[in-house]
Amino acid sequence: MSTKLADKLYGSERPEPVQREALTNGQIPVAVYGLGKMGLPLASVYAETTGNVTGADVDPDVVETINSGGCHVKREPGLDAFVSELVADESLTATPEPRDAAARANVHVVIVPTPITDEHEPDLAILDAVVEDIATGLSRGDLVIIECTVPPQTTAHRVRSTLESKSGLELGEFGLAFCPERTSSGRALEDIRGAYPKVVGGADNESTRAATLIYEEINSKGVLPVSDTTTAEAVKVFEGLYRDVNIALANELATMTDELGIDVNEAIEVANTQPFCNIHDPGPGVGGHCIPFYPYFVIEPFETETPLIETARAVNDSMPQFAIDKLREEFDAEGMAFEDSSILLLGLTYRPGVEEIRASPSLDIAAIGSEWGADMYGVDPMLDDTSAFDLTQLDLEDIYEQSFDAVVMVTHHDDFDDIRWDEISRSEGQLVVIDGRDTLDLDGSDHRVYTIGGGYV
Ligand SMILES: NC(=O)C1=CN([C@@H]2O[C@H](COP(=O)(O)OP(=O)(O)OC[C@H]3O[C@@H](n4cnc5c(N)ncnc54)[C@H](O)[C@@H]3O)[C@@H](O)[C@H]2O)C=CC1
Ligand SMILES: CC(=O)N[C@@H]1[C@@H](OP(=O)(O)OP(=O)(O)OC[C@H]2O[C@@H](n3ccc(=O)[nH]c3=O)[C@H](O)[C@@H]2O)O[C@H](C(=O)O)[C@@H](O)[C@@H]1O
Repeated sequence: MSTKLADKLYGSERPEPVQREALTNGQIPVAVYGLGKMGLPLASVYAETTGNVTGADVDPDVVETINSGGCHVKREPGLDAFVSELVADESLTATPEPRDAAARANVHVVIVPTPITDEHEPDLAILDAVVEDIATGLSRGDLVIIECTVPPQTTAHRVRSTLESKSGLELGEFGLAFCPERTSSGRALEDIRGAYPKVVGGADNESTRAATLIYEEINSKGVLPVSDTTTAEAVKVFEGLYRDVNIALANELATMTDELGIDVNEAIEVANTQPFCNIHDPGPGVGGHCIPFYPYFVIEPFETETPLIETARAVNDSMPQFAIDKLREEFDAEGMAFEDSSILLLGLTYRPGVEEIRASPSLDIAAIGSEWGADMYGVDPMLDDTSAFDLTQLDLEDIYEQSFDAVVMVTHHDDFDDIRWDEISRSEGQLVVIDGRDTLDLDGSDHRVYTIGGGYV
């Protein structure tokens, strides 16, 4: 017997103010599936809005931490205290059993990963498992919202058919919408509460209406309703594709720096003074668990040729090699064998301030350098465990205790602002510095600096 309360949003004929009241006074139980870097902040904002959220996560440690008022998601300003407060007033509880959450919820919000396989195929097994769990508890008037990024058409086809086949209900008896998470780590609460409007795409008009009502209560920037779930999925993926392709343009232009004989970064900066030009920043690679992978949500599942998207991916994937090739050119010019060198990488996470190493450029740079026989070292103040990198981890203060032949700035964490560059020594000759992010000002040093996109200064 479902323990669900009578209040439902989808298909409700009560005046919308009454529906909003039911939502915000906790009469409409919500379940959020996935309590990770994005899921926990999302569940917390839902709990702040409705006062009645069950978070479901298959990781028992995650559940135990949350139910004890703790927060396993680090470096999200305000999240620790927020979770503790919400758990204390019972607005948020967690369960390791998604089916239990499904049995009591009338609104089901899904935010779990869709990894990419080694063959670059989107792996929807996690999403499938969650949707099946939801179907076991789905009842008339429920609304299912997918927030995690998925290949376009996933919600309309795969999710809808699983919900219908496993629950015995049909769309129209329950609602279904895709409402993408447009959030960045490090500012999740700010983004979820309203950095940008919330995109809402319903599988039918009533799903769009019900989801819009919810996100008008959550997102201060309001809602952007679109035609359907596939359009909303495309919006999210297109945002990521735009970024990957435009970073690739910047990177390809950066590889032309030496032949052009200019500072390409300077040219990019000035070109961007035109409102229709927004060339991104060149760098030693594109990391994270989103931008390098979203292209495969379009490349793999669809027949249409996508040469631009695939080429952009290849350009970005080539940048770690470009960065270390610049080092090799310098060593060759000095007549020094690469395998006799010692190289320090600064910044191992994929971007500053975020403790995430997936597809981080330093992974490939360290692997190539080690393969070529160099002694590779790495510093990253955010990481305790660097075993995924083919290098020896150093603390920041250690870098002054030994000599290096080269330093590569891969990810410029704030802690690196205070590096005493004149104290980094080379056994003989000039220290070679590859400034991967154009963030260093070493004009006063006697180091030999190559800036990606800027050439030798
Ligand atoms: N992390 C980011 O910067 C952003 C992520 N997203 C989207 O959000 C999705 C989730 O991202 P994160 O929260 O960073 O992932 P995450 O890896 O930090 O967390 C995923 C959570 O889901 C849980 N989980 C796995 N299988 C489950 C199941 N069957 N039932 C319930 N929970 C399950 C895991 O235990 C984990 O706690 C991403 O795939 C992406 O589509 C969107 C915008 C930003
Ligand atoms: C379109 C867009 O900006 N998406 C954002 C992106 O955030 P993410 O955490 O992946 O960081 P990011 O700033 O895109 O950087 C990804 C990678 O690309 C590199 N990068 C970034 C911008 C640039 O001009 N040059 C460059 O080389 C970064 O160093 C990093 O290695 O992906 C998030 C996501 O969807 O997970 C999304 O919510 C964020 O809004």
